[in-house]
Amino acid sequence: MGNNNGYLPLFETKSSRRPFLIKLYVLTISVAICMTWVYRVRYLPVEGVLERWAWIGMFFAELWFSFYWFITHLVRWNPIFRYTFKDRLSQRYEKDLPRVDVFVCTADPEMEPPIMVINTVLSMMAYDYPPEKLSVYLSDDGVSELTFYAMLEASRFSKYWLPFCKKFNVEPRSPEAYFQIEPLDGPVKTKEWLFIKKLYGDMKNRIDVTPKQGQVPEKIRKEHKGFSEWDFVSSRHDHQTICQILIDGRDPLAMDNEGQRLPTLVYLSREKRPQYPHNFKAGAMNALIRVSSRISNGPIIMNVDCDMYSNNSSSLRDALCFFMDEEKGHEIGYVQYPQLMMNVTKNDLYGNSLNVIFKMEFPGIDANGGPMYIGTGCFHRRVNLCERKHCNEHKVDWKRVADIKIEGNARDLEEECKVLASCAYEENTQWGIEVGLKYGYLLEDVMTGFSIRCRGWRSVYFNPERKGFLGLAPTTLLQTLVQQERWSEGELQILLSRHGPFFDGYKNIPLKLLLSYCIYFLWAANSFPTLYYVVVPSLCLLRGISLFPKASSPWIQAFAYAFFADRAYGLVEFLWCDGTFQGWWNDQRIWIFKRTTSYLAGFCNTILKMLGFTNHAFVVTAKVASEDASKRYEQDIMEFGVPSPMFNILATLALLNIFSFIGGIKMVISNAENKVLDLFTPQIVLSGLIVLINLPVYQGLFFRKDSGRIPSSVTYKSLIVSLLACSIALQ
Ligand SMILES: O=c1ccn([C@@H]2O[C@H](COP(=O)(O)OP(=O)(O)O[C@H]3O[C@H](CO)[C@@H](O)[C@H](O)[C@H]3O)[C@@H](O)[C@H]2O)c(=O)[nH]1
Ligand SMILES: [Mn+2]
Repeated sequence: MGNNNGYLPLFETKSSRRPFLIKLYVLTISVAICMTWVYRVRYLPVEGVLERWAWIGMFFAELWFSFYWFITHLVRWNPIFRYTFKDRLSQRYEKDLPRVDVFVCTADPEMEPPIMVINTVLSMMAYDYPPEKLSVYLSDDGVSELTFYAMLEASRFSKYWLPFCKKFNVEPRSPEAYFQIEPLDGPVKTKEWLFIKKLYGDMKNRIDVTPKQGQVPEKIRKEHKGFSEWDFVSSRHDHQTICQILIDGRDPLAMDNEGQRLPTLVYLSREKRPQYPHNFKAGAMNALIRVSSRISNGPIIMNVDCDMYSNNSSSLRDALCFFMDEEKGHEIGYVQYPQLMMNVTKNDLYGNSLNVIFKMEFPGIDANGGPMYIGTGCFHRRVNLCERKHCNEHKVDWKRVADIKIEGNARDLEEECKVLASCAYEENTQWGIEVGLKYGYLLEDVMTGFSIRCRGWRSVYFNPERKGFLGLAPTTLLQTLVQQERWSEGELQILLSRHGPFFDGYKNIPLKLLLSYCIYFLWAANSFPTLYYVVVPSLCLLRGISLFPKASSPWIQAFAYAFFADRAYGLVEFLWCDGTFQGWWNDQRIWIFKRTTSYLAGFCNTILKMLGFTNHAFVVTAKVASEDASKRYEQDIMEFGVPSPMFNILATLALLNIFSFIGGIKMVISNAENKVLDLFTPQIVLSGLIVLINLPVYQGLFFRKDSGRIPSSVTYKSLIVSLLACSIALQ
């Protein structure tokens, strides 16, 4: 450790090699895959146009899966892991720690309840960090009085909460999450615990009753002049900037109840006017970048979604170990934490845990050059976000940066910020193009990270033992599919964009890294091969076209091995990432669901938008569900409930496969000789597996009575379509 002149780094990187068994597995599967290609080419049917085309289609789908399989293993080949030395950081830099500005974004008080938002905010305020160097900003795109009120409550509660956290060194520091765990031991501690719990409970009650009253009560409104701003708000899409410094960290009077300083706390709702595009989260982030540059101007910016609380109070120090490392720090543009979820159930019905991605893929992407920026749990250098160029030689003088003072009193700063957050400010500037987060992309974060990488910075992935952040995953099937649609669409949009991999990317980013990113860029493109594989073999079964080698032929072994060994590998990996067997099975189901619905929609939308038919819009994911739906979520019962074209597709595919499966079995029974069985076993097995995985769909269609079942309109439509398809196949 350390180099020749005795210098001790602030972080270290360990690499791990893949075990021999896995290498062997990769090798054998590669062989099997190549054999399937040989088979497809050699045995291409000579008779029958339909047979030929169906066969060629199968071949293309399999080529696609092979390519995708290849890149997923390319990523996994050489993972690396990072470790920080926070004690060295504080030995060397405790006095010169830089200011850190934390950005929290919220957009809708109904989908993102204020109590959840302030829990996130409080957890950020409670970081183990000098308070005078910490500023927390909330951007409220919902311009909600209720959120503002909750922030006021939070600023008061923080005076008790912060000292409590520091005194007993508690984790996590989101009160809601913290009070789920056991009380502290010992009489004194228990007393304080109970006191603060009651304080939190009272505050929560006050915040939670306000929406039921429709508005913040007059009495409370009078207490703070900030509320008067809402007299001028005509609607969510048409209002002036509201900027309020709720706690000014520079103010010596801003103290907690034990006489310690408090971090700065700012509420911002940027101006919105119907004639100006607001650019969703990217617009909000850019307004925050400018406003914070006036109020605290921290050289490090951290960004989280409002549902992602800090689960580890030392994350700021961890991240700084990367940026401030004397040797490698100057190359690092951003530090990305995984987006882990607090609310996935044990068997993760909707496959939302992302554990495999963050445990298996991101360490490999880090080795190949660094992860993308995923919009939450990410630390940036400010220069990175607001300057165009990066100069690699430039090392930061942290001492000098730490000394810069901010002038002006809070009221004047607020006035200045109103201008900075106004709609007109960005007119005829490079904001959203060259400066700040990029506009016009569904995944502004990924695109921005990509362009930061193109400018020569490296990024780092950090996943410490104690998780840095925990967020909320969607809790219904439709929310999941819609989120996946946005993600897959956004990824494809970047792939095809003029600043994407084909244009800017390939010159500036190593090929290995580009291929690693392609796992995500190509999500949407998976839809067609997958659809083909769940539809065509089943229809061909009904029609009597065989698409695989006979069960008795040795070639079938190549197909079977490639398929089942790959699944088995996936299962082992899933269990390794703390999943359960049932969870893996659920994940397989969602794998098909996503590819046949979300990714299909994502693909079509991207193309339509490129041709100029529609515009991209950010559909905010709801963080709450109805009481019934939440109950079903806890019980792992799949939630359909509302009609949706996505459900039409799912139900149609499920019905189609059960029909062809029954048809296949019937064919075997009615045919005394074993010839049919020999010819069609692979296809019968395939549709049998699809039927098995779709059991919750049949339940939702025919056997459930609750409000989460599949609506009858969906049932009818999908019945008609699937029967029609089957009868055409049978002709
Ligand atoms: O106009 C908007 C829309 C959204 N948001 C905020 O953006 C965040 C992410 O929105 P959410 O609906 O939760 O989307 P997710 O799909 O959960 O978010 C993932 O994907 C997004 C890109 O699509 C990233 O920006 C997020 O960081 C990442 O967590 C939330 O805090 C929102 O409040 C805004 O501030 N303004
Ligand atoms: Mn989210």
